[in-house]
Amino acid sequence: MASATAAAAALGRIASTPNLQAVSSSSTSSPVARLAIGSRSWSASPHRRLRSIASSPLLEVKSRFGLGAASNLFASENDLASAVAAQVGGANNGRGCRGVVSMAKRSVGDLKESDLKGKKVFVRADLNVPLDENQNITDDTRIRAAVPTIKYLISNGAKVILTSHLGRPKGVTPKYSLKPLVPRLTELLGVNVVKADDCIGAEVEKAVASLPNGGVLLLENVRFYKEEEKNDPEFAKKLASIADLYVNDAFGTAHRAHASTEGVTKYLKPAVAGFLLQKELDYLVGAVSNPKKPFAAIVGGSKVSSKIGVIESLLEKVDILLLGGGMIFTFYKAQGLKVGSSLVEDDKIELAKTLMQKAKEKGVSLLLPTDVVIADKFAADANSKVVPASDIPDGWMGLDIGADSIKTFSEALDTTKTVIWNGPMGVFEFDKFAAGTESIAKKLAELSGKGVITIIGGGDSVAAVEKVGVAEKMSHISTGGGASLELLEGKTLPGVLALDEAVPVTV
Ligand SMILES: Nc1ncnc2c1ncn2[C@@H]1O[C@H](COP(=O)(O)OP(=O)(O)O)[C@@H](O)[C@H]1O
Ligand SMILES: O=C(OP(=O)(O)O)[C@H](O)COP(=O)(O)O
Repeated sequence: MASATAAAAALGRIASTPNLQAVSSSSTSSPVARLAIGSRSWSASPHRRLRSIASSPLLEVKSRFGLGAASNLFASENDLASAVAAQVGGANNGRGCRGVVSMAKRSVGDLKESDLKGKKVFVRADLNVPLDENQNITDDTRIRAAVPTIKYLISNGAKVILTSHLGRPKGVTPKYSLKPLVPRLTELLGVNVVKADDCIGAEVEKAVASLPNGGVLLLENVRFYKEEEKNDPEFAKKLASIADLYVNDAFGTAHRAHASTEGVTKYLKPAVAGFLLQKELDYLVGAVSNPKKPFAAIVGGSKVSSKIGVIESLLEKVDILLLGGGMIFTFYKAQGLKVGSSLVEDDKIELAKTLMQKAKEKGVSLLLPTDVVIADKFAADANSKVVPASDIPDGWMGLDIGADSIKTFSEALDTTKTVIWNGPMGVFEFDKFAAGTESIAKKLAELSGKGVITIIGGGDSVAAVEKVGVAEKMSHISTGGGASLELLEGKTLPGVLALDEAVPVTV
């Protein structure tokens, strides 16, 4: 099992690993894990002849390694390749089988000192970390996960221009500035990170011009410009104009076709994958494309409209679907229940009805909490009480799942072999509403110890698991919630698709 520490160590080692391409040389007709993530993204061939990646919308992965094999610690290129296959082995229920894995996207590890020294490298990371009201970072997982790629670049003499979004600002919003990240980045990278007050324009150009080899310049929140999310070509061109080449390591944002994740690749070559992006795909593709069953998904959090659509596809894959967090009130309302002032997306009510019907038809256990913890205001010191889901009074809002629901969810999870979790069960940032999230985190940690594959995705979900102190027990901590769910859906991740193809490796 990968622990957060082991994962960090592994990432560090990947950073010194030159390549992530060939895996093994045997061929056979063993179990195949398939996941459609786009016609150009990934492929593996069981034969010496490589298949045409472009002509196949499917990813095929074969592995000859058992689940318990090399885990996440990579000492050499071959070990790395073996470990990738070992992780994919999880998808084959640990059965020994033979085959190959070949990555079809060019990696930052393919770039050597001669490619990087003195070059300005535009690195898109996902540094969208949770901050408290005093702008303190409450969970730095995403920053730590971005470090190996940046360290690799600086150790090869590149000038790193680091870019990210934070939150969902509408225009320039000081509370979404990336400034609070500078001390932690400086500490983790061991170089003095310089911060620009913008992400384009003359000031940025000046800062780039004075960047030494091995230096790091952090640009201001790229979402301060609405053009970022619109994937505006002129904006992408401006971002690209300050750099020579592009590295995308923002797995958490790979499901967004934005200017800094997709648009810039049209103007910067090479455009390659960072180590984190690779690692996430290696694990997730393997673990969820052919999961050990029963397979459960837990979906919560507050991004209802982003995630409710995913449920339709999840119903095709999972045996059990547990819903919590802000997601549930749209479903309650769809059942004709009163939800007080809880978070609801009225335009998704019809979809919620359809999803409940579809779950029935498919025989999927869709479980909604039967009781909720309600509050008279959205605050840490709100008055609170537990009520049946059918009994939320006007003026009160549901901020956590209740004790009965925790028990039912835990019993359902006891029957599973693979669980993917995205989105907290409640507003865990407030102690009064943290019990649901913390209980589920502990339950998954317990199940991990019994051999269940547990995958946690999403900035806040990971923060919750870290808060409880059980992150190390999980099989995989993913830096992307929405991204990992979309991957599971079989959707193309535009941030991956846009990257350069790897030079095919015959195996
Ligand atoms: N019932 C609820 N009402 C409002 N917000 C909620 C509720 N339950 C959870 N949340 C909030 O959801 C947020 C996380 O949502 P989301 O971004 O979708 O998760 P992730 O970052 O793990 O993908 C947390 O900040 C949490 O406070
Ligand atoms: O936090 C993120 O996604 P997640 O909450 O689904 O893990 C990413 O930074 C993407 O953010 P977005 O959903 O505002 O595009």
